[in-house]
Amino acid sequence: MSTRQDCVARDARDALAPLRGRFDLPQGVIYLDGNSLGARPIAALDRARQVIADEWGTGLIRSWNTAGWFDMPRRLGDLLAPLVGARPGEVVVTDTTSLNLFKALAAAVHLQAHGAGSARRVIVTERSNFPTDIYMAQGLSAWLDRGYSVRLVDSADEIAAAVDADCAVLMLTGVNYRTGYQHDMAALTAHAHAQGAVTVWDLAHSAGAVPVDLHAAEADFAVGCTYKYLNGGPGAPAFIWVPERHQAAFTQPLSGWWGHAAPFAMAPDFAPCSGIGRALCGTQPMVSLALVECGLEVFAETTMEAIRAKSLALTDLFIDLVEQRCASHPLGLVTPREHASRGSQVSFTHPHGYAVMQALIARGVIGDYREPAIMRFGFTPLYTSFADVWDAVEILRDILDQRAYDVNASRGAVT
Ligand SMILES: Cc1ncc(COP(=O)(O)O)c(C=O)c1O
Ligand SMILES: Nc1ccccc1C(=O)C[C@H](N)C(=O)O
Repeated sequence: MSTRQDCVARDARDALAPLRGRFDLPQGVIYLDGNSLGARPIAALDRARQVIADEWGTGLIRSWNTAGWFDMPRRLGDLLAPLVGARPGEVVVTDTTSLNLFKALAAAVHLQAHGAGSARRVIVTERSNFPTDIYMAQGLSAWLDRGYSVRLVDSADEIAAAVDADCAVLMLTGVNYRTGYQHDMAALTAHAHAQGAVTVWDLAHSAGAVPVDLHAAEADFAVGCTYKYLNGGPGAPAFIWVPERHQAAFTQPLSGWWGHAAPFAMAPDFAPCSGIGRALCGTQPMVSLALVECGLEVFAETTMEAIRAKSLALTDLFIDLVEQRCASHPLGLVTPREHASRGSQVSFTHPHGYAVMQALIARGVIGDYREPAIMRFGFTPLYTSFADVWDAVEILRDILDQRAYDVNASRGAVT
């Protein structure tokens, strides 16, 4: 059985430990919610000051050219690309994940309808997917008004059968936001292709959390967040990946001027840009977009393999300690024990999950709560230590042993 000293010793041996110094985390906080909002890179404050004071304040309109503003979605996309197995010129950082899902789904439907099985009208996804993914698919289907519908499956085991001769698109989230279950992207993509369907992957809980190789998986389209594991900042623009092999056929209905081949030709007709630029729509929030680089540059100092090894060690330790030290309490593990099926979070149910989470937060252990009864703990190897895991479990044990939680705790808009 581990001790706190063992954890401290592991931290001393941990090659990633120094990277914690790249983040500003408040004293007395153990932050286990980087799967929802990543911590702040120290560099972000100076970068924000530079964008606001120098680039905006002094540079003014000139900064679209002189500060690289106009090219920033592409430049950041190229920096992000290696983290998900994409190539230069295949990713842009832009818009929100929801909007990028809409574009990717529209492109996938179009690609599929112009391929072999044009009569297919079903978008398959999971009922347990993050709601915005389902809502965007429902919204697009209704808007198309061509008989498209969304088919929701209830478990990962049912996906293969649901991708049948009617299925146009298989849209999945690589790591489930609630359970931390990780799909086998390569196997499901291969199955979808064998059935004649196109795939759209949401990497919100994968990018920066687990190694992803979009090309090896032969995926078709992907989107994801930068404000979670990539530490881009609250509401930071998301990303969309369109592999080179699909770019010529990639067509999406949000045909704004940033996706035009020559935006400043100011032509009255839309002509899409030839490459990944056609996934853009309109003007981006430059202050927010610029900060994404501060999160990405930390990843340049390590590898996703090193991050994954530590992530699994942290989540294994958390699961073991909770099961040993909180054994008398009604906690249920909903995250897979098998490494291959686990993302970088651990979720436990507790009948008073919301109240227990509020008590944890009050004592500086920040995780979050998702219906039904799920306490969610995100593990971010860039700034979470083994001693953090020990301390978080001790505080959880104490709260449970003392029943030091208020079952009538009032709920904020965000849980
Ligand atoms: C799987 C998944 N997709 C999308 C989103 C968010 O999309 P958006 O940034 O558009 O709110 C989240 C989290 O908010 C998510 O967990
Ligand atoms: N964007 C947010 C805004 C406010 C509160 C939470 C979020 C999240 O990102 C939630 C996250 N996607 C989740 O996995 O639950």
